Amino acid sequence: MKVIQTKNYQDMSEKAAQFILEKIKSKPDFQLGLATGGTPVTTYQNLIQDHQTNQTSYQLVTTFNLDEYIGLSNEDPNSYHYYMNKHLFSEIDIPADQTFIPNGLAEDLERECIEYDALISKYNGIDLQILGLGHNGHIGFNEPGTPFDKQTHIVTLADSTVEANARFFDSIEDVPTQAITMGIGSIMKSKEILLLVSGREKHEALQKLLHDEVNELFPASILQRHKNVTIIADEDAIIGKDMMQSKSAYR
Ligand SMILES: N[C@@H]1[C@@H](O)[C@H](O)[C@@H](COP(=O)(O)O)O[C@@H]1O
Repeated sequence: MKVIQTKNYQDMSEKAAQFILEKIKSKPDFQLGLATGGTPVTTYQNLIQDHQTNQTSYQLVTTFNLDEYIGLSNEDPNSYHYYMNKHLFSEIDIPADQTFIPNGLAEDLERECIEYDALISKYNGIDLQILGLGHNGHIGFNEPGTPFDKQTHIVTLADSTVEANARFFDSIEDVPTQAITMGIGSIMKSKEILLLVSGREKHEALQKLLHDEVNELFPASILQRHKNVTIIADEDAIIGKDMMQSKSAYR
């Protein structure tokens, strides 16, 4: 795994956007795996800025999101559909029918999972998957204990994940308790992975990812076994400086 240390969150976001842009420029029909959460928001802002300044085109790019809550409509401000439209899709020239996110309102959710994996395969897999890191080591919504060979599946969120994500909702009771997520098996099939980590509060998780033995109780540890992973992490996440950092919803 290659680790790139940046000064701060802004710097991490700029480097991440540059990293993604280089790939898209070298392969215009790029299959890009996307993540949500607070961490990639400014990376997406940088992609938008570049699109406005340099007209980088997404006409041939296809995107696949990692996960979606079960039970939220696409218009719900807390759904990942809404998040992606707001933070990226509505501001670049990507055709709507080339952006894929699991449907958390599908009548047959099991079938939705199978079809999502089939769709990714139909597009010959993901060229670059962007990931964030949960405090408990989750990637996508793969919580501790998830078997490494799982493909896209339905999960019940860990209490700690519900608590961590409650900051985006009016109250913790509003946080859905279930989600559809690409499995570790699906994520590991990506040709390349870019993991973004920011902030003191992610320091312990990043240390475990880098140094613990690979184990299902810390899902992100599996990344040690992927051949092409780059981690862009800020100083706070790498060094774990003893400082309080406030983090507002979606920055
Ligand atoms: N399902 C998402 C993940 O895709 C995200 O990467 C992670 C970290 O989120 P954040 O970047 O807000 O810390 O947790 C969420 O629950």
